[in-house]
Amino acid sequence: MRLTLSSVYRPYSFPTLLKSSSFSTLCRPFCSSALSSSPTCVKPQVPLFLRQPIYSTKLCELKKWHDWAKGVAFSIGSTFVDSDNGPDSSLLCRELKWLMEDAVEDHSMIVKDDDSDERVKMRVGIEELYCLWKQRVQERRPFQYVVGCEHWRDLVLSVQEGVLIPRPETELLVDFVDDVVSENEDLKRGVWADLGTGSGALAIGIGGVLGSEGRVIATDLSPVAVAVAAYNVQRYCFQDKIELREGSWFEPLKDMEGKLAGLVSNPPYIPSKDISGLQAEVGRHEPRVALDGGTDGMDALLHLCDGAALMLKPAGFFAFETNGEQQCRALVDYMENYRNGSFCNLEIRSDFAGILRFVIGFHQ
Ligand SMILES: C[S@@+](CC[C@H](N)C(=O)[O-])C[C@H]1O[C@@H](n2cnc3c(N)ncnc32)[C@H](O)[C@@H]1O
Repeated sequence: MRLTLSSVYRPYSFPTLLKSSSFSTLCRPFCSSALSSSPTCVKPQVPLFLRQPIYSTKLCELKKWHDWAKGVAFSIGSTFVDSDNGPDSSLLCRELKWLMEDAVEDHSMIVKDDDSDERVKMRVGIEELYCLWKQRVQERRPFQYVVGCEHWRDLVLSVQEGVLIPRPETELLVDFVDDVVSENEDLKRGVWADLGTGSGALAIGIGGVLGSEGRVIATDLSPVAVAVAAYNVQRYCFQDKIELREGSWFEPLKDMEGKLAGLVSNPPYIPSKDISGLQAEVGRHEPRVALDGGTDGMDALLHLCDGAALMLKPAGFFAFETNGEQQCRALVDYMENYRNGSFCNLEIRSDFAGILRFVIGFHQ
């Protein structure tokens, strides 16, 4: 089976990149205060739109690059790209516009005459812009890695190689938590865990729907993910609410046995045999550790169920994302037959596309 764009990878889904000044003022230099232990030293990259505009480029040079990049976008399918269902010209033209918006301080300048000697301030040198566009088109580097960020719910999250780009369907996990905590003060005040946090998307989203006393512990095996999540946590000033711990699944949570109010995870769930058929942007560039769920894709999901039975307090809530209906049904079956009837109120929920995607429920 070839996993296509719509099943595992959504192209950039927002009409424009948000660069409000109020957002930029939230941004602070990275420091590791969100981390509970010192991780491997990984320096997160600053997203393009947050870099200083230190480059001065002639408008005619920028125009030349833009025309070249547009030409490349239109020659898609004949010159550069592979024959899988990758980006088409219209998507690339939209991405080109977004790249301009991020790279050029005043991108409205581009409509001016190109014989003008006027200069524009840019956040990246013109040579690097050529490189970035070639990487996008020739190497199928995801656009989000090119610009170093992804829009997710009301957040703009830093992402880079080594960290999964958060997907729109995962946003629903935060809604499920929001629904549950709005009816249960005890859960709203409790400690939640986001296992396999990646960019920290779920942890930050859930941090925003918990009460002032509620906390989130976010874990990941990948030091790059932990560093990038810490950067994002810092930018949204959630250091006091979200703690990052590096390690495998429940291993960094030994002190939380029977104490967690809630548990969410979007674990790796793609069957190993399907990895080679993934769209190039995903299979070639996103970390395998974030994708590969073992023979049937269920390795991490089953491990998470076992851990949920141990770590959740009575009436604690959990929500897991899966690959689709088959995995949802297998997971519910596993949990229904779990020893001592550990779980109750199990439900399968759909994503935005109507695909059965999530399993939610409570600890007994
Ligand atoms: C599908 S990604 C999800 C990332 C993020 N939660 C999101 O939704 O965008 C799965 C994450 O699980 C992490 N992971 C894989 N194996 C792990 C393990 N044994 N322990 C902890 N995290 C793990 C990966 O590094 C990756 O960040």
